[in-house]
Amino acid sequence: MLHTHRVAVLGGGSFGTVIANLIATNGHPVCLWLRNEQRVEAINRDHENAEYLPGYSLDPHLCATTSLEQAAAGIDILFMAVPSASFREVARAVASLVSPGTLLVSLTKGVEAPGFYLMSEILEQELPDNPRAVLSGPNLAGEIAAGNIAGAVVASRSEEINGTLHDLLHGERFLVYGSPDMYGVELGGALKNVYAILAGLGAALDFGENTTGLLLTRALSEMSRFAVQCGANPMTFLGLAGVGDLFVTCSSPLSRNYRIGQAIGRGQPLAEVLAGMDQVAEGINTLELLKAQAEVRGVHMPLVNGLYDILHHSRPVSDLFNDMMSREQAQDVEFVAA
Ligand SMILES: NC(=O)C1=CN([C@@H]2O[C@H](COP(=O)(O)OP(=O)(O)OC[C@H]3O[C@@H](n4cnc5c(N)ncnc54)[C@H](OP(=O)(O)O)[C@@H]3O)[C@@H](O)[C@H]2O)C=CC1
Ligand SMILES: O=C(CO)COP(=O)(O)O
Repeated sequence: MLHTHRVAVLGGGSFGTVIANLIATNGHPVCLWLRNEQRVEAINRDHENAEYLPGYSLDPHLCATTSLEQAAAGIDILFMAVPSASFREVARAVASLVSPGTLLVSLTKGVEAPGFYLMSEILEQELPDNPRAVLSGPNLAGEIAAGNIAGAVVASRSEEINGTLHDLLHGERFLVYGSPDMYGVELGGALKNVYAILAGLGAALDFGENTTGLLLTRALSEMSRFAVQCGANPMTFLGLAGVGDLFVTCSSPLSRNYRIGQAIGRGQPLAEVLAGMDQVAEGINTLELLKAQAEVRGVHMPLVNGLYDILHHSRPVSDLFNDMMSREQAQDVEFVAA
């Protein structure tokens, strides 16, 4: 028999909406919190979030509100789907409205600037008494909305929490796997955005398949090396939140980060590309923070440094490969080597 949860999703952009709708379709009442009154009215009237997912029908179990109090009332699971730049502000606003037993789940794939905090760490700081989890993986919102089969990984320190989230989200077209490595899963989702920009750039410049394969594999090594230094399990990067998400975002024009790379590769200035974006692309911000954090931690990240120089110092793309084989990185798969 279905155990019914009461759920709120904070952030009514493309991913918040699609995850809220998956849960509603599974029979759980879901409240989607947005800050735009007209959009809330339109969602409740038309069962469609026309700005972010036009043509995608929303289940009647899903209602929208601009009231955080109403969204949080009586819930046992809360999903956070606002961009990382707004994450702490929203977490702080909801902190006094949820009970200590409410499970908090981050869907956000980004990093907070001062401190290099991941979203689960912000949740720990702002709502220390609540259990936490994250969801990540190759999950382009538009494809899930189109009904294509997708898989995600939920990660927390408790098998019971992972099981609860599996039962809440799993369906015929959305497969849910579990992991105990919350930090690694979350880091994988945030870091791959940076390499998606690089892949988009390579696509625009017609790098060719060999070069693309090289870049993707070295990107995996580089992000895993960094994550291992931060305490993540290297094996996590062979899973959905690592290889899975890296592959998808590094090969699809549906990825906003990939599209930024493509535009830059076609010669558009970064400032102009960013000014034209109407949805969040976390990778540009993450690139800067990652470069600084890698320097602090002494992790060799030639692709991150190379991309940063291309974007911010107008270095030619051909320079990207200059520093790739220096020091101990001449070994393949060095991040799991004993
Ligand atoms: N889209 C995707 O395919 C996937 C996205 N993600 C991650 O999910 C997170 C959210 O992305 P996504 O849904 O795509 O982003 P979108 O750009 O589609 O939407 C962002 C949403 O957040 C809202 N928002 C922004 N700031 C605030 C704030 N201060 N208070 C309240 N609401 C706010 C926006 O509101 P408004 O409309 O009023 O501006 C909008 O509804 C990102 O970290 C992204 O990396 C993860 C997996 C897949
Ligand atoms: O994380 C994503 C797919 O898994 C979405 O990527 P973008 O934010 O680049 O669109």
